Parts: sequence; structure tokens; C-alpha cells
Amino acid sequence: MRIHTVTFNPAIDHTITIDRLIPGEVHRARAVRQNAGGKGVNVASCLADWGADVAVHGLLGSDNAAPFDALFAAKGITDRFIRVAGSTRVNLKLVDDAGTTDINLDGMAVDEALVAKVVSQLNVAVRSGDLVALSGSLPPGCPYDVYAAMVAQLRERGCRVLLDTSGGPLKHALNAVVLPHVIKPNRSELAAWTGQAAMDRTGLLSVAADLCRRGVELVVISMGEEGALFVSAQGAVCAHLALDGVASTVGAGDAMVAGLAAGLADGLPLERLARLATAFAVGKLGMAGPNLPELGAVRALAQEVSLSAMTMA
Ligand SMILES: Nc1ncnc2c1ncn2[C@@H]1O[C@H](COP(=O)(O)OP(=O)(O)OP(=O)(O)O)[C@@H](O)[C@H]1O
Ligand SMILES: O=P(O)(O)OC[C@@]1(O)O[C@H](CO)[C@@H](O)[C@@H]1O
Repeated sequence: MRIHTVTFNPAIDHTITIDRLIPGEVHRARAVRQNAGGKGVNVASCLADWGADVAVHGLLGSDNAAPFDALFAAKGITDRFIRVAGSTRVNLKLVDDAGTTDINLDGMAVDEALVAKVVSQLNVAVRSGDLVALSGSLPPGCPYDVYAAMVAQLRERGCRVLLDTSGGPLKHALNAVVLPHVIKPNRSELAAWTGQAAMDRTGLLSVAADLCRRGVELVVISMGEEGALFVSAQGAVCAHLALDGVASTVGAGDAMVAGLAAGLADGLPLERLARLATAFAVGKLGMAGPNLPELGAVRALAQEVSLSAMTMA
């Protein structure tokens, strides 16, 4: 069984650490780093640290592909990205004591024929029983309903599909007849899908329960430092683990998706899945880039996660 990740809009994350972000002021950088990123790349990077067999798919600019080539080679990730003339976007992450401010660019414009090529290559590469994570925003030129179409095609091929996206692409995927097995929106992405500015836990739980009734097997709603809700036909739990010394919150949600994929690959029941996915996310928080600490540390974190059962309406 192989895990595939798809990233149509990868990014090089340029992280600048400053003392305190004050709009309109000149800031002096305390530290600067760059890493290959984009949601599906981060998912694959964490899964490779866990020892999973993982392949990455999508579109990558050939002018600045070096950090991606280095990451894939260093971690033994199978590289199925199609190289395209041009540059992958560079996203800015401004880190100060209050947290991280993300400035994400649109990404390289692509044409529909290239998107179709990624989809058909993936359809040939997957085997029944494989897991596929579809992650992130879509670049200009990419049809908003591409994830919805891919979910149907991949399920037809016997794959299990995890979706982590937002806005229009999430809307298309959740309004489709054939739904993903797993979704992992954060709370504001799910609230936006329902047309609300914000939602409390009761509201989130009720939307998740509706999605489960419609056929999504597992809805995971991440809530930053408040942890995450895991909702399936088996029940609902809130999982949380506090961490001192957060190095970077960038990609915590992707690490959580990686933990979900790893747990699903092992057939874990809901509570153990919630523990493992939370341990991946919190383990990543202590690392600068999209990386996990050593496996023993992740397993130890999983034991420390506190779980509380939630009642569904
Ligand atoms: N400050 C924090 N303290 C403890 N846990 C955290 C913190 N930030 C994130 N997490 C953990 O990581 C998970 C994912 O974080 P978050 O909800 O920020 O995801 P996200 O919005 O998808 O992030 P990204 O898009 O950067 O990957 C949370 O559900 C929680 O378990
Ligand atoms: O613009 P998108 O695709 O929604 O998010 C892109 C991004 O913020 O997601 C990752 C963190 O989750 C980063 O590596 C990357 O910069």
C-alpha cells in the first residue's frame, strides 16, 4: 500500500522571524529560512519521516525546483511532480511571539491540459487500497472542481481519499455526489463553507455529523491550540495536547493529515487515530520545517494526548 499526495499549488516557504510584527514599521529579521512546502509536500515529508512509502504528484516550476529535489532525495519520496516552465510561488511566513502571519501568493498560472495530465498520471499510478491526500489551494487556471472530479475517479479505483482544502474547491468537493473518505478543514474553513464567519464547537459538531450522514467517513476539524475534533460513525472526540516551545505552526495541519493517513493505513479505530494525528501535529510544532521528531517521541506524544468524548445531536 502506498500513500500519494497531490499538490497543484506547491510553495517555497520563506520564513522570517522578527521580534514583533507592527504594521507599517521597519523590522529587522532575527532569522530567515526557506523550505520546500505546499500542503501535499508537507504531508509527504512527515509521512516519509514516519517510514511510509509515499509518492508526490502535482505541478512544480522548473526554475526553482532545487529545494524540492533535495527534499525528495533526502527522504526517499517518489517524485511524480510534472515540471512546468516558470517558478513555484514563494510564500512568506512572518513569525513573532504572537504567532505566524502567512502571506500566500496565488501561484503560477497553469492550463487545464497540464492539470489533466497530473490527474491521468495519478490514475495510472494508484492501486486499489492506496491512500491519496489532495491538499491545498489551486493555482490560477486550475478548475475549481478538479478535486471533486478526482475524488470520484480515485474512489472508483478503490483508493481512500483525504481532502484538505478551502474555499471554492472545498465547496465543489462537499457539494458533489461522491464525497471524500476524510476531510480535514480547520474551523474557519468549515465555517466559511457553511457561510458563517465563525462557529462554536456545537455548530462544528453538528456540521461534521451531517457530513458523516452524507457519507464522509471521518471529519477532522483542526482548531489550532485548542486541538481538533474527530467525528465519524463511531462517535466524536476532541483531542488536545499542549506544547511549550512551538518552533513553527506552519504545516501543523499537514502533519495532522499525515498522521491521519498513517493511522488509516494501519486501520486504527477513532480514538487511536485521534491520538496519532494529534501527536504528528504537535510533534511537528517543535520542528522548524515540515518534519517530525524521531518516531519514539511521536509515539510518546500520542500517549499524552487528552481525549474527551463529545455527544452528537
Ligand atoms: N499552538 C498550538 N498548541 C498545541 N497544538 C497546536 C497548536 N497549533 C496547532 N496545534 C495542533 O495542530 C493541529 C493543526 O493546527 P491548525 O488547526 O492550525 O491547522 P491548519 O490551520 O490546517 O494549519 P496549516 O494550514 O498551517 O497546516 C491542531 O488541531 C492541534 O492539534
Ligand atoms: O495557499 P495554500 O495552498 O492554501 O497553503 C499554502 C501553505 O500555506 O500551506 C502550507 C502549510 O499548510 C505551507 O507550506 C504553504 O505555504
